[in-house]
Amino acid sequence: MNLRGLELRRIALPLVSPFRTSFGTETARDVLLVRAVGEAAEGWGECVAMSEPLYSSEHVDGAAEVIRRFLLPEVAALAKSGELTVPRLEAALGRIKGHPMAKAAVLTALLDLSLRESGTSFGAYLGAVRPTVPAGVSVGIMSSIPALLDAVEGYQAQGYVRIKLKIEPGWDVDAVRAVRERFGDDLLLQVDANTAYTLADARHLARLDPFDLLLIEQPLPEDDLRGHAALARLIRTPVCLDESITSARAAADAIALGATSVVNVKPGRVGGYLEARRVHDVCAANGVPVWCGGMLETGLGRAANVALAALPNFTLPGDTSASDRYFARDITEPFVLDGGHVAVPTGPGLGVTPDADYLAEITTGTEWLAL
Ligand SMILES: O=C(O)CCC(=O)N[C@@H](C(=O)O)c1ccccc1
Repeated sequence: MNLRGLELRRIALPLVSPFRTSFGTETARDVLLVRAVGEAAEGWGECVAMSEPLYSSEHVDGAAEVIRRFLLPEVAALAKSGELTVPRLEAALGRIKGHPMAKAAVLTALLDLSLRESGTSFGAYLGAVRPTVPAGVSVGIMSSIPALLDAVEGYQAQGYVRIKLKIEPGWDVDAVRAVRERFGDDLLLQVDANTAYTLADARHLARLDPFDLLLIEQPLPEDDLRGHAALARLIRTPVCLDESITSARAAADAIALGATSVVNVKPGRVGGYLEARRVHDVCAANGVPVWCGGMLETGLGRAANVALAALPNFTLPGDTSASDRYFARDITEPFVLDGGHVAVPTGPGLGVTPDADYLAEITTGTEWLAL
């Protein structure tokens, strides 16, 4: 891989509607993209860090600084020695503590570059086994139950095969009951608490048991594996972890402790797609199903996630929604729903390319990082 340098590009994309979770409300994405420029091709990585450190400890300005000051020198050193490969870079970045989303963006840009140069698709490289993946959709906390039911009805009409409801104390049992009563028992339904509860809420969370949910995602704080294991013994709804699963080892520990029986795989949270595949493999070895989480990605991150979601042990629909769930216009060819599924790109690398004119229009800053 002949790398000339990396470009950091910040873009601003409004969301089609506010997206409220237990930790805040998103109305627009402030996205950091990494472009890896080679001699004959370029690769893209999308950093999923948000503007503020509310989902995890990373935030987009901090990720740019970490890439600029600490990750770039590792890339440059390997490039200068002629030994730059993604596995070697992933190992070299291990000496930098934390910052998985920043690392994932750089590793993905370089992986995309090398795959475009070799003409290999992301799906083929990762081990995809299906040409399309079933699409779930994430529904934010709404202003009222009627508004929630309207939103769910709209998504169901579009063909989404699974509904995920964001919940928090005060917006949980009533919301789930209303959706169940309106849409019936066949609707694949799950909830996501984003760490909003404590073990003291176990009896309250057990009131979700009658609604036959696929899972309850990250009910307790990300560092409370013991609490999740205790909760899993007190409720019938399967416990799924998101924020807690920061690596394949963390997944193995959570499974061994009985803290999780389903895992949300998010490449940005674990430091990239190679580690995301390791999480997939560890879960498969333990008979734990996984699904692909989302971080409101543009078509670039969405393409990588859809390819990942086509691996064998991704047996539950992921948050791999169509582009128009979040964006009036995506920066790449939009992902569309077809029979409740989205197609895995087959072109080299990510298989999608940003529209240069639109990208220029929404760019709020660029920075060239020479090696
Ligand atoms: O469809 C998507 O991309 C979003 C899925 C989703 O709900 N993501 C949640 C999450 O906690 O999993 C999230 C929302 C906002 C910011 C970060 C994460």
